[in-house]
Amino acid sequence: MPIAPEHRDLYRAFLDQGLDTWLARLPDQLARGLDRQRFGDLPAWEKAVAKLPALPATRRVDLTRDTVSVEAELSQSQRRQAENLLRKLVPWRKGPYCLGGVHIDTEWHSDWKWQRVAPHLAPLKGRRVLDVGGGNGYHAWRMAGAGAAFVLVIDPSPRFFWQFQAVRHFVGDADDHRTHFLPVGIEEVPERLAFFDTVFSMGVLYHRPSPLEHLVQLKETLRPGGELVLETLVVEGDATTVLLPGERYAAMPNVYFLPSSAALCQWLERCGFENVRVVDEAVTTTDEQRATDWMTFQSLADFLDPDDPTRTREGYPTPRRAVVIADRPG
Ligand SMILES: Nc1ncnc2c1ncn2[C@@H]1O[C@H](C[S@+](CC[C@H]([NH3+])C(=O)[O-])CC(=O)[O-])[C@@H](O)[C@H]1O
Repeated sequence: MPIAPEHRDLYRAFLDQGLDTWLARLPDQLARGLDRQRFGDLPAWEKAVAKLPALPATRRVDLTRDTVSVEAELSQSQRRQAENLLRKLVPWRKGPYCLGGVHIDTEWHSDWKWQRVAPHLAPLKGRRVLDVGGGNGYHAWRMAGAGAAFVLVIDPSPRFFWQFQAVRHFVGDADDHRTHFLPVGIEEVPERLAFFDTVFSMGVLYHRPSPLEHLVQLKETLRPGGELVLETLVVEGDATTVLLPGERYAAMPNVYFLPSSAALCQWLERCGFENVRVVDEAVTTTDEQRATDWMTFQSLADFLDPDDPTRTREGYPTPRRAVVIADRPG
């Protein structure tokens, strides 16, 4: 995507901060990341996105509402073609989207998470934002919709990369040239970047075997005075409570530390953050995460104890998530 003239300085600043080294390594990272083909057919995803129908110049992009939507006049056959191609990228987990009249009812109501987070943020207008583990980019579009100057999603999932590119096809370059996606993990981000005004890590910390290292990595991506928005699974308890589940938690194999929100605040303080505050804590419901026509595999309801919905099927407390905001000292 071309760099808009008004963003050249921003990119130059970004490059000065060490991204040039990162970008030099990018072709190799892309090859590694995109070749991984974790759950499917990478060439088919790429081809599906390339075959999406050309859109008329007049379209209405709305990144400010619960459903990220692009209205465009498509013929019936174009719309059917778009739907068939978008379905080649299933499962769609994060959304909802409405693209050229095709409603994508995703596994997650990611809009509900955004509603819990958005009121507590330092206003995003004009800010440089990083969304670590940003999935297919749903929240990134909402961040752009809230006026961010530059939004970068990093996520190593090749499927999510192509879902993002599909949405990008509909949004177009003219309506938004601020939102970008690099298919890399947090471990690929250059050290001490100190670039972003706001960094989000939502749904990632509990997947990290070294959570404190993750917090320090996040801190180093922020400029002094920047804001971290952390959302993760927590358990009830005081500052000494942390759950390390066995092999699986709610059927997920790669879950490590689930602190109480009080313990999480202490971790953040120990890692050098200040002004640490819990702004939301809620049990995840089976209305928020559920199987749909666009994600037909098992979902949360299948991962809970059928006789006791307050427990996972492994006997742990049911998923509960906290949003914590903290500042990198100025
Ligand atoms: N090393 C890594 N570095 C960065 N991302 C990673 C890494 N490993 C996995 N991921 C990515 O982290 C995301 C976790 S989902 C949260 C999505 C969104 N943020 C949400 O809040 O809805 C979890 C959930 O469903 O809540 C996935 O997209 C992974 O590919």
